[in-house]
Amino acid sequence: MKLIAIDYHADNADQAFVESLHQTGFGVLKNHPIDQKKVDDIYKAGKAFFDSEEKHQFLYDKETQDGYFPPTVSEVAKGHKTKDIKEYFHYYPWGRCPESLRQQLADYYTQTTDFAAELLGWVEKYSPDEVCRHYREPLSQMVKNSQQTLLRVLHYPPLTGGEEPGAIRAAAHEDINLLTILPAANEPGLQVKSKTGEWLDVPCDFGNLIVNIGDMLQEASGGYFPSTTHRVINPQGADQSRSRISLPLFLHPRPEVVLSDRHTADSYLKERLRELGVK
Ligand SMILES: O=C(O)CCC(=O)C(=O)O
Ligand SMILES: [Fe+2]
Repeated sequence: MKLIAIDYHADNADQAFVESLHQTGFGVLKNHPIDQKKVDDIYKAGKAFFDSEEKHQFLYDKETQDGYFPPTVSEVAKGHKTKDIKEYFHYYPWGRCPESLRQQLADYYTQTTDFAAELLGWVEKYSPDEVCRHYREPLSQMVKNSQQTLLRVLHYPPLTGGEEPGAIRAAAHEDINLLTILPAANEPGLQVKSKTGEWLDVPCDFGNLIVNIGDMLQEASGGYFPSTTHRVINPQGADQSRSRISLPLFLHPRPEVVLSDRHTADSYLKERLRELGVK
């Protein structure tokens, strides 16, 4: 298995992209419409926020899940014991947000959710008929006017040597949502697990857009689109002193959307958040 960046403007981009999602759970796009300068500006403003004391005024709300999650509460991936080495901020249009980030995050959120709806249209178009029969409503409609779609500004601080043994920036996990849209971070480290069990580096050239399947789309497609395990490994040597910022957008359906005979989006999300220890 190999991940190759697909040119968004190529004639067969949509088909090649969906085939990659089916085969690997991941698809990488280049020359896409998400403005890299805007992403970079958010990385800078995000870094300044995490470096400030202001972040403590935005401590996350357990019920609504918006706000700042400090390293002391950050997720323990399913099946793991050590906490990830990261802190993050959860942005929702209805949630709390520092003024220094509000406008940029709002613009990015709107633009990227619209783009994601286009990608869900591609997924639907190239889903085989027997898979489409599982979808209770068009995929792009599942996320329309959803209040649940989440933009996460993530900061992996420089390593100090005092980390818990075995802890890594993000332990192996799968995403919970339908689809995740992730611009390449400012530093490498993201890896995806292949079907044969090896860890492969995700091409992280600045400007690439990485898209991956989450558990909800795996559930809704009866497993045709796999929610693939991924992780973020620790840097080595001199790179340990560098922090890493990333900006995943987790596309979530409206809570009442039926994913399968077993689950609505809401029942599924609650179960998974309890497992993560953040609910
Ligand atoms: O930081 C990254 O590159 C990936 C983050 C991630 O996988 C997650 O937050 O679910
Ligand atoms: Fe993830």
